[in-house]
Amino acid sequence: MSGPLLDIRGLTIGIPNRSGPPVQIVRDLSFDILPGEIFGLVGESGSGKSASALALMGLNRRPLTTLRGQALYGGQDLLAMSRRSMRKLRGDRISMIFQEPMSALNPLARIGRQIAEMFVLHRGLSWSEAGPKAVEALAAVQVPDPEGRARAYPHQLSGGLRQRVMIAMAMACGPDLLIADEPTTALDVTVQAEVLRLIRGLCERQGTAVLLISHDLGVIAQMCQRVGVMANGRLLELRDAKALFTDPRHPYTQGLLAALPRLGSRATEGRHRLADLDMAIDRDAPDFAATYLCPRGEAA
Ligand SMILES: Nc1ncnc2c1ncn2[C@@H]1O[C@H](COP(=O)(O)OP(=O)(O)OP(=O)(O)O)[C@@H](O)[C@H]1O
Repeated sequence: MSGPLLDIRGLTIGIPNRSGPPVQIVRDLSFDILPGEIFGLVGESGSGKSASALALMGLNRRPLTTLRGQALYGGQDLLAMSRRSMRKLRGDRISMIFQEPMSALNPLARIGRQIAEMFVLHRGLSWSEAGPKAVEALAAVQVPDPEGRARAYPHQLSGGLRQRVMIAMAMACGPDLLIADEPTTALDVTVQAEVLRLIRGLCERQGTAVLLISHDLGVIAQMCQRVGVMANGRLLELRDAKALFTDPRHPYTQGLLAALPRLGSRATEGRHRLADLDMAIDRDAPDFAATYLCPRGEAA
């Protein structure tokens, strides 16, 4: 495929307001995602990252409404698509994982059945054909004892394993785009590094592009080729990751980076072990990631 995989132009999201124009919470957001790239969207809480991702998937949280914009995917505008076409695309060509896997998993259904359902719905397999594929999908996300785990219910798994199950579901059909919204924010830092490495490895193998949403600049630095910085519903800066981290242009981005603890400064000496661990797990991460890796919650 030549050109962008997804081309978002002027996405504007708002809350309808009876006594005046809608209150805009995302304004004129434009960026594109290239086939196979990991594109990061970073910004502090409330900047509009999740609302934008959900709008792309046709899943606005009430009362949010898409007011304007286009999101061109293979010549089709996702924002103008019928619900039926969108349902076909979701989970198949474009899939999504969230911070909290329980919100996507059915607590009453066995793990294997939930993954198998992806193959039944999107690939037309019978349940008996889909069962073994679900076990394979669990093995691909490095869930130990995949056959046993396929028979388990979500509450019987740890948070890290549940996140792997959600990744298995999201990647089951080899999507073109994975939208990962704070996929590791709820996990402890060692599990976080493993899950990020897993997402990157699977997506590289399957040629899947990723829209990675995070407030954590360390995660973004480690994973992404290009990055957009959002604040107050606007995209302030869009750059190659290396350029953004070494030479931020927008004062807001400069402030975000300046507020981060850097390796080598006295305040961060105690964190060397953590960063060493991350780098050991992820040796091919860009060098600049080492400078900005910091534990979750310590970013500005
Ligand atoms: N359902 C809703 N109703 C009203 N306002 C909402 C709704 N969902 C989000 N907002 C508002 O829209 C803005 C953007 O929220 P959004 O969840 O996209 O931010 P975010 O950057 O993803 O931050 P976080 O990581 O905390 O979710 C915020 O001001 C939020 O309060």
